[in-house]
Amino acid sequence: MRDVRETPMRTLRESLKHLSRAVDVFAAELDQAGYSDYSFAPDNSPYDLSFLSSRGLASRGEIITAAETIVRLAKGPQESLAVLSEKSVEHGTLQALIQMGIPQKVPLDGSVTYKELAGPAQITPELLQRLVRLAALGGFLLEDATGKVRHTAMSAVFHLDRDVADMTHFMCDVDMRAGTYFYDSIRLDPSGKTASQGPAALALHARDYNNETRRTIWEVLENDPVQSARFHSSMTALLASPSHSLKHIVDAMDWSQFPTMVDVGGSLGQIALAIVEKTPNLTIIVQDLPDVIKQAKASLPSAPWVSQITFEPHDFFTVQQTKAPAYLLRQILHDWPDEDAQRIVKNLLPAFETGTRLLVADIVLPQSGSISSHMERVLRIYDISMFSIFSSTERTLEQLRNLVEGCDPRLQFEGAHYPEGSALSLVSWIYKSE
Ligand SMILES: C[S@@+](CC[C@H](N)C(=O)[O-])C[C@H]1O[C@@H](n2cnc3c(N)ncnc32)[C@H](O)[C@@H]1O
Repeated sequence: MRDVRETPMRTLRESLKHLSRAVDVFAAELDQAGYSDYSFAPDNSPYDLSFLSSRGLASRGEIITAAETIVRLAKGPQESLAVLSEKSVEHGTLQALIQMGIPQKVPLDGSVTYKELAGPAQITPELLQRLVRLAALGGFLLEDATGKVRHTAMSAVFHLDRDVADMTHFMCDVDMRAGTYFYDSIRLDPSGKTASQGPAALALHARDYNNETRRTIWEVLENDPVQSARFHSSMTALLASPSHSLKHIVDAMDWSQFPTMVDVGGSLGQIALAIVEKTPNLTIIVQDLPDVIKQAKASLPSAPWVSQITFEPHDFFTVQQTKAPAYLLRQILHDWPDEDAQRIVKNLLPAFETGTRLLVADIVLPQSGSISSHMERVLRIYDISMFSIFSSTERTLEQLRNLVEGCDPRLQFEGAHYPEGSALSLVSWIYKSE
């Protein structure tokens, strides 16, 4: 177990010592990568931090935890609560700038006046300037010496990465709005398991949330192609974060042991593409809802290993028709409360025979205090996001095993693999029919 003094309860001086040691490791890796002047000034920043070694990543987690502890201690207990108001003001500011499309309207390598930006965004130049000046203090956009607006490395991402831009829009439209409906949702459903009464469902129908026709997030996505495209771009964007990097799943097992595999709910095929690129003998059948499969086919890259992938529309709440020696459910079961998650597993079983593998890649919640504070916080934030958006949950290994093995005793637990630095674990079962 982690010593409680090691993390949020550390003293100011202890936190500073941890911070200083972690900064040395982190900075040495940045130096090696050619970023000795690392800052958010556009030329001083790498695009992402995926080059960090596992030691570098651990030091990054330590920096975040120590720095946040220091900030809390510097504010004091009473003022630390004022953060509720401060964060909502800062988040509201970023949300408004993003939803008005301001980052895309600022040229990547130039500057623009407030007046030029304000007209098309339908805001007065004065209010826009107030918003930008606050956002700039958090590293998002900046006002240069001539009073014009320019990019920082963080705001420039809107020009450089369409997937991250889409993900950020999705967060502004769904996650951030849902975050203010936790209490209302709990009043309606104390278990947090009813999607039509979940925070996201309430937020998306804010004006009329007692109305029985309220839709779940999945129904919203089914009927809104823009949000659906943004949701799937978010899945791609997430893969750039060290905790969700594709290398974790690619290296998690020897995929060449299977000639074929079905990636159930495989989105645009992002995971399948990464696995087949490193596994020339493997064919992956990516299944998802019909509209997603259309989107996936339209967005395929031109790489030789694309021929190892086929796409198939399939609703995972119906019986699986495609036979294969392995089925992957990556970030699927965590989207659904237990009863629905069991329906998904049970619908696979008619296709299973002795030796078939069920592979579940999901967050496995740790015992409190058993892993680094930083990683535990990442996992617990995902857990509460699952409540917020899907009225579902991340699970402990025991909960996941009870869920899967409760579907059919012939599903026998094989093991759980926790790749270092990965938020997701890979848990496997083998089907033994006699
Ligand atoms: C959280 S995403 C995970 C995507 C991908 N497996 C990954 O790990 O990035 C959930 C996926 O389930 C798909 N999905 C939702 N409902 C479905 C259904 N009834 N049948 C098949 N796929 C569905 C969504 O379209 C989405 O691609």
